Amino acid sequence: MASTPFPTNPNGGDFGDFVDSDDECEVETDAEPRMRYLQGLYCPLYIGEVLDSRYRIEHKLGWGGFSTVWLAHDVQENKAVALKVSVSGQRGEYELAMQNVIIQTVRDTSNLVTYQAVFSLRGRQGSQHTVFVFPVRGPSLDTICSRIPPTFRVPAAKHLLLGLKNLHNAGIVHRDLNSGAVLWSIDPIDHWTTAEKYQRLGRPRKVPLSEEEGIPGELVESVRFPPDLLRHPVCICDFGLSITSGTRVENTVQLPPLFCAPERLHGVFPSCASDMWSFTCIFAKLYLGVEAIYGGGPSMISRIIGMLGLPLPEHWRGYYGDGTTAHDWWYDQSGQMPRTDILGGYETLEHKIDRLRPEISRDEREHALSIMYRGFAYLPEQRITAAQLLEDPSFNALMSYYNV
Ligand SMILES: Nc1ncnc2c1ncn2[C@@H]1O[C@H](COP(=O)(O)OP(=O)(O)OP(=O)(O)O)[C@@H](O)[C@H]1O
Repeated sequence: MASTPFPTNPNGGDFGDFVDSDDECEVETDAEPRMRYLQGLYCPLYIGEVLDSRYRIEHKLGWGGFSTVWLAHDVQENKAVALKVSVSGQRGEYELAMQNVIIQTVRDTSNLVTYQAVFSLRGRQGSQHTVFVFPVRGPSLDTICSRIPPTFRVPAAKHLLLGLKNLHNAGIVHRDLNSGAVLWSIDPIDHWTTAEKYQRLGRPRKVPLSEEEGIPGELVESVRFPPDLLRHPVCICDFGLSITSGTRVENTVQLPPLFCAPERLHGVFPSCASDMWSFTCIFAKLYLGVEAIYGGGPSMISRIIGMLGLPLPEHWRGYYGDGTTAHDWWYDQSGQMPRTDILGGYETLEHKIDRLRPEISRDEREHALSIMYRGFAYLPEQRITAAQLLEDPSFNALMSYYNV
């Protein structure tokens, strides 16, 4: 499939603004790393380019390690779409295969972002890229969580859990669940003109790519969704690493490790239960407004133990990372845990709730703690499942405080 030649300006259209050299740095900080164009991974594209003879790129929605995602206007159906342009290589094909499994086996996909169409795009340097056409969603929970009130944030946990339950019922493990893979809904923007999109979402600010990076092509700052555009429900996206339950994988760790279940850091394969640890991290973020677990490496594990006040299972000893960076005291079952000299600086879950949600009632606090402790159970076989949590009295009581 070919794209139209550069520059595309059929009706004297508005394609955003090239920033001057003073502001280039801001665009480059927000956008995907240029290096990955040089390496031939990302597909160089530009605002105004028409893909597959029908999708006119209008703005940038976001990017990840394996794609750039663009806001486009489908001129055939006269609607807005999101185009996820995968990096070159097998990654896009794998995601397509997984999307097909989901579409065929998950009974209710209403809380999952599944594709409407797909096509293959030839990059400027001859590489092949899978392009998914998705419905346009809002920003991820990653970008906007702290700026919206708990009354709007917390109900999102229920929709996320419903999506996860449906995925797990079909025997599919997301494997990369994190707050960047959960998107808010937005009011439909199909009827917005390009000018209205730029007015509400910000004008595209961009920097041209160089010849070595792939011209014609642009680095573009992502849209900024105004909070008043956000709607429920949230939906789970990015099935690029998903597996069917029981699949053995080469690397068990989830990266970045912020949402990674502790057993995966000890060599255990990803599972529906490890998705539930990730879910609990997101639940805590929705509930508290900030991450309950942060950082990475050994200090993150120490912080988890300090937060929960429990040592890791003894039989995990010797399986962390390369085996040399683990602390012995993580697995100390002697009842001395937590050792205040080491853990005194770490904040317990109870303190976090009291500090970040001082306004809630005692009952609500107990329900929130009960949910988090069962989602943060170390042993995957003891961790609450999505189906169980949806039926759980504490979860339902907590949701009722938020009119869900
Ligand atoms: N349908 C959509 N509507 C709006 N924005 C989207 C949509 N799909 C993706 N995005 C945006 O693009 C970002 C990257 O998407 P996604 O996580 O699917 O990419 P990825 O390259 O597979 O990422 P990762 O490195 O996390 O695996 C999302 O966090 C979101 O901001």
